Amino acid sequence: MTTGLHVRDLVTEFHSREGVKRALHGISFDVGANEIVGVVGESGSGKSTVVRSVVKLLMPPGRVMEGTAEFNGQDLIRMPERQIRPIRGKEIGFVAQNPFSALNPVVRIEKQFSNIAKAHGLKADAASRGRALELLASSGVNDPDRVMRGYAHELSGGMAQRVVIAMALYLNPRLVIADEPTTALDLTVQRQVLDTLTRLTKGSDRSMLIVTHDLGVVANYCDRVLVMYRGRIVEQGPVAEVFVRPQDPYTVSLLNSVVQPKAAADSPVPGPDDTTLPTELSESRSI
Ligand SMILES: Nc1ncnc2c1ncn2[C@@H]1O[C@H](COP(=O)(O)OP(=O)(O)OP(=O)(O)O)[C@@H](O)[C@H]1O
Repeated sequence: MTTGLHVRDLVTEFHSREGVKRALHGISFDVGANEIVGVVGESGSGKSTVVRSVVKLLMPPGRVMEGTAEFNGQDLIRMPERQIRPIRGKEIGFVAQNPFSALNPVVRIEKQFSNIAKAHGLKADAASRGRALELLASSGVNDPDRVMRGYAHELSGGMAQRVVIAMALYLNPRLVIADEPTTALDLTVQRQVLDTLTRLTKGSDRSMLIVTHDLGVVANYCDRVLVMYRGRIVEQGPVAEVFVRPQDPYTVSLLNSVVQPKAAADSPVPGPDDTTLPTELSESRSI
């Protein structure tokens, strides 16, 4: 059985009265064991459609027309909803853009954790409560006990997303998929939340597929990057290679959009063995 996620020839379309819009034109990539893979590209390039197609959380009128997404030897695309539901949460943790859409406003956070456990046939006991508290604390929630007893509306956006991250990791999934997990947050907390998410993923025998506008996040945390343009992956590879010696003209313009001309001129031109990332990319920069 192959570990990780293996996506092949994914074609996704949106069908409406106005016609058919093909959003993905045959996408193929892998997320290996313990790997963090970033997905970048301008708005509308298809980043969210890729991750939502893979975990079957694509909203109508979106439809996967062709392709496979093999995870632990099984094709997620062909799976009926009742078969994929137990995989989502237990084996694949999903972190969406807006934390409040993932939290139930009328159920205490504590109960939402125990509901996750029960939905997967696990006991909601003191040990699982302890694990939730631990995860909340390591996600940067200051008073986990108080948060557990409260409701989502009592939380700031940053705290709510930390709670969602703790929930996504609660059942110890091997793969975490995050769709621009900080878009809805204030700039000041975006980086902290991304730090938390990647820290909890790295070194824990997990892999992650993360959509982000922040090329600094990719430079700092990702092993590999997929560059998307108009529904296609125009370039993919190790971050150090793609960011230092981009091959595709779109990747070049994407990188130029964050690397200021003056800074670029001051930097040494990378030679064949120089895989140092441009310093501009080790800071938080958005596209
Ligand atoms: N409900 C929909 N109906 C029709 N077309 C859609 C729908 N949702 C997305 N699309 C189209 O699919 C393409 C990919 O959209 P997607 O949201 O995946 O891009 P994205 O790269 O994630 O953008 P962003 O960074 O703005 O979230 C776009 O051209 C978009 O217009």
